[in-house]
Amino acid sequence: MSAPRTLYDKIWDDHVVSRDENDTCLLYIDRHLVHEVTSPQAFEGLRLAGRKVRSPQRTLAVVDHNVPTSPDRHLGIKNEESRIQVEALAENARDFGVEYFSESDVRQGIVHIVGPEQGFTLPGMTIVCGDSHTSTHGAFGSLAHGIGTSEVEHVLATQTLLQTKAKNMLVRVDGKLPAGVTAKDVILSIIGEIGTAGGTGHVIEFAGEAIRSLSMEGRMTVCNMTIEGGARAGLIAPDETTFEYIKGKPRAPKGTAWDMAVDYWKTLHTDEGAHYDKVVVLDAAALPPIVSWGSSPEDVTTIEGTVPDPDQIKDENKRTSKWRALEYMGLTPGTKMTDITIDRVFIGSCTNGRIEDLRAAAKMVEGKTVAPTVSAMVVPGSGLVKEQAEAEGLDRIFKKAGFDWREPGCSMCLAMNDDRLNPYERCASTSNRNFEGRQGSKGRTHLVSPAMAAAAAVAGRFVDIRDWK
Ligand SMILES: CC(C)[C@H](C(=O)O)[C@@H](O)C(=O)O
Ligand code: SF4
Repeated sequence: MSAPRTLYDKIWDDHVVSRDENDTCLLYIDRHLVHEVTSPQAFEGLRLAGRKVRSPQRTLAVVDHNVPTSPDRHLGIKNEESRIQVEALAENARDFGVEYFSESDVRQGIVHIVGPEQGFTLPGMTIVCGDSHTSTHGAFGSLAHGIGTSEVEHVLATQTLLQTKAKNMLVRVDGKLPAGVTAKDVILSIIGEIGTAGGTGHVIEFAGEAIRSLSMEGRMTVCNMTIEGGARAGLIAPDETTFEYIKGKPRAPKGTAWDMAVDYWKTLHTDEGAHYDKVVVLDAAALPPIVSWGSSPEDVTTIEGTVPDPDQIKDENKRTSKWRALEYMGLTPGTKMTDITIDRVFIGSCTNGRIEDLRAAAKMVEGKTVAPTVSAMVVPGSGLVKEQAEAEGLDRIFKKAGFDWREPGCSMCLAMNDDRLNPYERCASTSNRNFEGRQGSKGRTHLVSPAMAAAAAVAGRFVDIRDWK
């Protein structure tokens, strides 16, 4: 009998084409997502070498980072650099025969929201994209990770990638999540616990009752941020929740192909007794709503907490860096999180721009008004999310409360388009990174869940949503 294997081992084994004496493997790549930021040189490389895209049908291109989110975006992109990137992708997709969703296509959106929505992302697959948050797709039990531009070119040309195998890590979240505590709080807690280097060299499998009970949207939020914990990829074994989500999606298998696929997908779980190199266990019942206070996703605390005092940290380098973070954030140790007032709210991104996120946010603001000191925006992750939200009347709830309702894209998750913070503005954001300048030069980002962001928009400061009425 063969040795018990983890989910990661199984997907890896199924995709190895060849292995050299140093254990570097050539992996077959099932799906390649392409966006405008990391692909121009890759296509140019193919052109110069006179090569074609090896499997256009396994490749899908969409614009997201640079597209304006204002209602008049059909008028074009003013910023020249952004416009050139977007035009280049349109042209490259046309020249190389790759399917392309332009900013006027209802299927357009953030690449990591579009893949699952189209049924392009499926369990057991290897999925790559020139983007670090490709880990999102691991929510389907697929091995998904970001690659660099030269690797994008390699995959376009050969549909393979050179990789060495990572180690196996298990993060188990036992028990049930309390009300008001979401997938975002789970992953922020995990990163707070393991640190931004905690997953280095590993692929993390998330398991346990709290993970199993999450919707696909929640699982995507968790896997999305795996990369912020330093891991190569995140994985969740597929189950009925996964199959239910995929069924009927445009590119999902149909008829007997569906039955065969589900039979295979059911084998995609870690065998009893398989070995993990590292194991971390969290108790869901003990998890609170989380707010980040610094300039790294590991700088988190509970909404009931206070801004920490870096002087309590023994390691000198760490102490200095956390002081710097507080200075950048304009915060003083000991300040209650619920006393921190905010100027802006951003609900969106590939972490929390899906329909369930918008529902959770809308629920908090229904019949309420955005504080006069706050400017708040909701940016659906894709045209289809936007359409669904409008069918449910969520746009009306947001607009009535005073939120801006935008067109899909990466938006204020990163300052690559018109949506950005002004210097020193403080933002409650549902995105995944709070690095210095991430949302605009000198901007101050606090990472939170959609419900926390929505409540903060109304209150003008962070509030414990467990007491929200
Ligand atoms: C622009 C892109 C390459 C980048 C990434 O790789 O993640 C972006 O999506 C981000 O979130 O910082
Ligand atoms: S939404 Fe943010 S994290 Fe996601 S792909 Fe766009 S820029 Fe990167």
